Amino acid sequence: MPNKTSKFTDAEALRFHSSGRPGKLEIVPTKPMATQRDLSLAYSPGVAVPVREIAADPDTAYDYTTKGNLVAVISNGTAILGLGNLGAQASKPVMEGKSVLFKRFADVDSIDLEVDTTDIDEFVNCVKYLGPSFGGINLEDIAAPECFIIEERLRELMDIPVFHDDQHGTAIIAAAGFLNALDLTDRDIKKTKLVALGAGAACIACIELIKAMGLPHENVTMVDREGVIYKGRTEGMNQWKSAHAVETDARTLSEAMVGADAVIGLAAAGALTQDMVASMAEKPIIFAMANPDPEITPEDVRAVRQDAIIATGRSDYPNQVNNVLCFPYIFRGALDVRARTINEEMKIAAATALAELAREDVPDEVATAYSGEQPHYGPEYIIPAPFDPRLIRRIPVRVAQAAIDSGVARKPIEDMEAYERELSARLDPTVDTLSSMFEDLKRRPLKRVVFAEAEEEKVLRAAVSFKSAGYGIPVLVGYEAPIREKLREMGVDDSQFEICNASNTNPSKYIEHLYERLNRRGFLDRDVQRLVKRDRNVFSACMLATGDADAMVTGVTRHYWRALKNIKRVIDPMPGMRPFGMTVLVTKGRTVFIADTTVNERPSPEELADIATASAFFVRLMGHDPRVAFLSFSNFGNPPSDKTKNLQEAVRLLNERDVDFEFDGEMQADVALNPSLMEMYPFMNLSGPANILIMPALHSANIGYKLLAELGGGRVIGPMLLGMDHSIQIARMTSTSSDLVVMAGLAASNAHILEKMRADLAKDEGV
Ligand SMILES: NC(=O)C1=CN([C@@H]2O[C@H](COP(=O)(O)OP(=O)(O)OC[C@H]3O[C@@H](n4cnc5c(N)ncnc54)[C@H](OP(=O)(O)O)[C@@H]3O)[C@@H](O)[C@H]2O)C=CC1
Ligand SMILES: CC(=O)C(=O)O
Ligand SMILES: [Mg+2]
Repeated sequence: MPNKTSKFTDAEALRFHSSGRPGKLEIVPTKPMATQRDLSLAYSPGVAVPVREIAADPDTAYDYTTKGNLVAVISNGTAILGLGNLGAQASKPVMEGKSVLFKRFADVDSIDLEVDTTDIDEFVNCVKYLGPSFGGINLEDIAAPECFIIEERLRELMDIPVFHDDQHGTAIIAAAGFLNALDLTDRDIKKTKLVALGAGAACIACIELIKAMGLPHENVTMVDREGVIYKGRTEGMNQWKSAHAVETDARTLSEAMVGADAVIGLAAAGALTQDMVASMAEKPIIFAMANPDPEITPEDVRAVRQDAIIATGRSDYPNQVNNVLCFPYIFRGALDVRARTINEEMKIAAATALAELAREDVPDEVATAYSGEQPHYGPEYIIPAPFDPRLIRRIPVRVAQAAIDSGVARKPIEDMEAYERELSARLDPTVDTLSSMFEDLKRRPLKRVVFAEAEEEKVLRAAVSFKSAGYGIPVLVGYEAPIREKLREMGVDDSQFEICNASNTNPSKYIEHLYERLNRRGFLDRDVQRLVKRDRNVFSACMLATGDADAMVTGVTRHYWRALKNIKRVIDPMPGMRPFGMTVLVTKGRTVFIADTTVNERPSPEELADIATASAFFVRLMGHDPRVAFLSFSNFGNPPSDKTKNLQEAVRLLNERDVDFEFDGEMQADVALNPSLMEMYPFMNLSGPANILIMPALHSANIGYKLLAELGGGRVIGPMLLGMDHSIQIARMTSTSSDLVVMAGLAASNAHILEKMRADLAKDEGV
């Protein structure tokens, strides 16, 4: 079924999954495999040593193998989201998705396993025998009632945590949100009337947890496809449903909803109607958690109930009550103490920690995760958002402590404060910052971003994704007819896109602007006309210069320098700034910024100092403490060479300028990055490995980052063009459409930064 409410097309979702290496996961080695010696340690004969150790003491598997950080996400595909029983193979995208979320949010390694059987014994046997490989088992999307039996049996059989996410992950997060919703509507849990819509894995577990927290049994009316589960009903029953049957005259969902304080929907799309929510008590609590489409949309609720607190399982509405807020963190805590199981104490610890976190003030440094807004505990913010970086610091600590206190931890943590610090370091701030940047773009006034090479298919795809994700308004520069045709071929409504070129847009304003700038640089009016009409970068830059657009992305059809040369004809550097290129390299546990990778061929000492200062400013915006190293082939004058004088002079200039960031040089790249080599220079003014590498010249910078891009294994972002008076990004010719979306995002985000810098400047000048 096409997803009516989503902000992407089906084709985009398919392309996302098929592009590059199909699927969403790969496995990378953690040890070098370069030499014969590496091989003989990793494999035979060296590997025999840990084998014997583990045979003698099985617990040492946590020390010598991946077990301690590895969780299997296992499904048979009998209840894939709310899509029903579509089989084991079809569940793989969801299971891969869960695995990447484990990694993204809690640095838990995870692999998906799809088991093709609906037979309980076969399934249990299969999982049981896989136990030695993993530190935990996350069961997913297995239909009720089989899931209850499967989980119970596996928990008895296995000595590692077995956790059915749809039951307990969902219950924990729903309970946390529900407690806060009760608090915000001044309700007493003992007097609250709740409709439980659904009687499957998720709903039954939620209701059990909420009842354990104090909601009286008789206050809950559970409803499945047959209607109300009342005492004495015989059709479509099982022992788990019977446990929730109540004495009631209500037989249908509509009847049960009249006067109810709350409804928790874990059933299917569209199961609730506007009439039903209209009939609820004042300030109703409506959790419509079915995926991918809720039981009722927030828009439909709002149309009839302005006083409701609404939550869904989706990320595109406020109050996302989804088990993604739970499973990464509960397993993180459980793995870190090598827990034998995940027990009630650990679940309650996670639920309370989540509920409490939402009630706290959101500190400034976390506000970026909420698009710069500081949400306050209230009807639109009953639960933290998945990108909140406090989750990784807070939830596992509480879970680990509960495991220790309840006696299921094999390896208790002694220093909880040190553990909390370790947890923060698990997430990469650049990845976080990019996520926050994109969230931020969605909430602020949308910027008009020119895609200067819109006939290129990958550019057009990027523009479509950029628009449908809500990051900004793409303005497509290029020939109208072929662009419209390509858009239609992609299944996109082309009328939603603005297409500009010299024949459908009156270019006289642009020609005037450019002639004004170039007439004393040897350009005649007709030369300028030709430039504006024939060069897409000149045309696009003119749009920025005259206020017709806010930012631009180009670069896939022209060489960088040619594109930049023409753009510089139209746009100047920002006053007091020098244009330069900065490339970001994100590798495991480390982000490094390299400058100048694109503009200044042999920067002077002043230019080097300026590039370092501007880089430090930008890197701070990306959430890092800047530590600048000026790189060379020598370390602090050894060997002596005239070639390093510029770098030493740049360091002297920065000392004179008394800047507010750490810097030093000149030094070799390994000294800048390797803490043990740094120790050889105890006088060095860097408190840790450098994260900004200022290169001595363009050739080393460009060669360096391209080597890293091709061989390094990390993700390369950019180069970003900084220091121009308007926000322009020139992408690499080899960029993919997802690289181009990132570049467009950076361009839009820089447009906001430039706007703020200009406003601050105007304020200062006014004073
Ligand atoms: N937001 C979140 O974090 C989560 C959301 N979910 C969502 O919850 C839903 C259920 O998942 P799960 O419990 O695993 O699935 P199950 O198959 O185990 O249970 C589904 C239940 O919903 C009932 N149901 C289905 N359609 C209707 C309807 N129109 N009216 C009343 N009852 C209905 C079924 O009734 P019957 O028993 O009669 O067949 C069954 O009891 C899915 O949409 C899933 O995506 C699940 C986990 C987490
Ligand atoms: C979120 C989830 O696990 C589900 O919808 O099944
Ligand atoms: Mg699920």
